[in-house]
Amino acid sequence: MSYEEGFSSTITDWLFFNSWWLLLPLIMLLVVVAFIVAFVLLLYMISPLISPKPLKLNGAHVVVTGGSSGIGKSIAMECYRQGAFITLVARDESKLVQAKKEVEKCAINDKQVVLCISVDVSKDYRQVESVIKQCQEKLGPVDMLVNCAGTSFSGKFEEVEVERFRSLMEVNYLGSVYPTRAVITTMKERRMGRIMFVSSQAGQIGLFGYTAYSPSKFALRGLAESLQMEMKPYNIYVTIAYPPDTDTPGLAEENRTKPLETRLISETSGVTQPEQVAKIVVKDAVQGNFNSSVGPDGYMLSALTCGMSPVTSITEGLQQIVTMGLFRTIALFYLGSFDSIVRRCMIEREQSKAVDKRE
Ligand SMILES: NC(=O)C1=CN([C@@H]2O[C@H](COP(=O)(O)OP(=O)(O)OC[C@H]3O[C@@H](n4cnc5c(N)ncnc54)[C@H](OP(=O)(O)O)[C@@H]3O)[C@@H](O)[C@H]2O)C=CC1
Ligand SMILES: CCCCCCCCCCCCCCCC(=O)[C@@H](N)CO
Repeated sequence: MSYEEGFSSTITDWLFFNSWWLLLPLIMLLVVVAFIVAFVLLLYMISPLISPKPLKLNGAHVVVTGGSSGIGKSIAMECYRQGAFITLVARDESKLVQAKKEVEKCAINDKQVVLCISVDVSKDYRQVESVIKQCQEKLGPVDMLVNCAGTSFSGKFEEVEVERFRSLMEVNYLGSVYPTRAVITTMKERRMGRIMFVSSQAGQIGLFGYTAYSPSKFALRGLAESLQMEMKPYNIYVTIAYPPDTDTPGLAEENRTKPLETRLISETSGVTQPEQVAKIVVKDAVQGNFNSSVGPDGYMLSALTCGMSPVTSITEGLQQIVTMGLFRTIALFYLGSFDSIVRRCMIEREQSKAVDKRE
């Protein structure tokens, strides 16, 4: 064997061996692509199974907690415009009567009825159960429950009274558990229904100033996901809505104590009108979509934070798969800018304190 022969066979061996390794990433890529194609095909095959039949609002009985003001009132009006019978639930009777008049103006036929019930949804379960029973006797079984009663508070963690952490959890979380608990048995028996929870964009991300509020809205996500898994075989669909800042009396009240940081960060996704929020969330609930978001930031936040939440359409699932990495990249920039807002506010405060001391 000559020197050259030995050399060239070593080279061929070397190439053969190494080109194998070089091909590995390509093979892996092919396998991944094959998996994605198979997955997409599978999704299309099961699509009729995961898209629920839309609910007919015409003639349906819709209960709206927090229906006397803001987003809840707009939701009631939106449903009324589609022919629903409405029960408004809130505490203040005069606000209820006023809201009833406004909702009645949206009637599309003369059979429609608006019922008002004054109750605190967060205190005594028995009371909530009994008012739900009353309204079912008058307007028939509840087809859709909208849990919109809630309240917000913003402030720095150490400045929020300890009591506030409990009260927000009570109103926003337990105030959604109780009415849901009161309607669910009948819905299961009838094998139909819709439950909506009104969370918030602050129920998808924790922000400066929302240490008391955010957890009460995050809690609704856990409730909604667990409940949906239990209820799906009974043809009951759960929707969780994540509105941005919305122009309501509730927001005006919240703004009175809002730290500058919270205001600047929230401005990112702007202020929406309650009518617009109502249109979107009602449509999603009727279609049985689990997730309901408002605006482009809302869309990105929902795709980014979808986690293990149920998927209600093929396009939704595909969009999440495709956009997640991109949205995380965008989110990192947002997070950076939020941190710099917080830092700038702190520096400015310290500077103005120093000036005050000198004077
Ligand atoms: N506005 C916003 O920027 C956003 C609001 N949200 C959420 O949307 C929901 C509605 O907000 P918004 O429209 O601004 O609020 P409003 O303050 O304008 O309305 C709140 C409604 O809930 C009722 N309510 C409050 N507490 C109770 C209770 N314990 N029992 C029964 N009813 C109650 C109120 O009536 P009464 O006081 O007479 O009981 C009122 O009808 C809230 O859950 C809020 O967290 C989410 C994202 C953004
Ligand atoms: C890809 C990533 C996109 C990230 C976008 C982030 C936008 C953050 C804005 C958060 C706004 C919080 C509003 C809370 C509203 C609320 O619940 C209270 N006003 C209730 O009164």
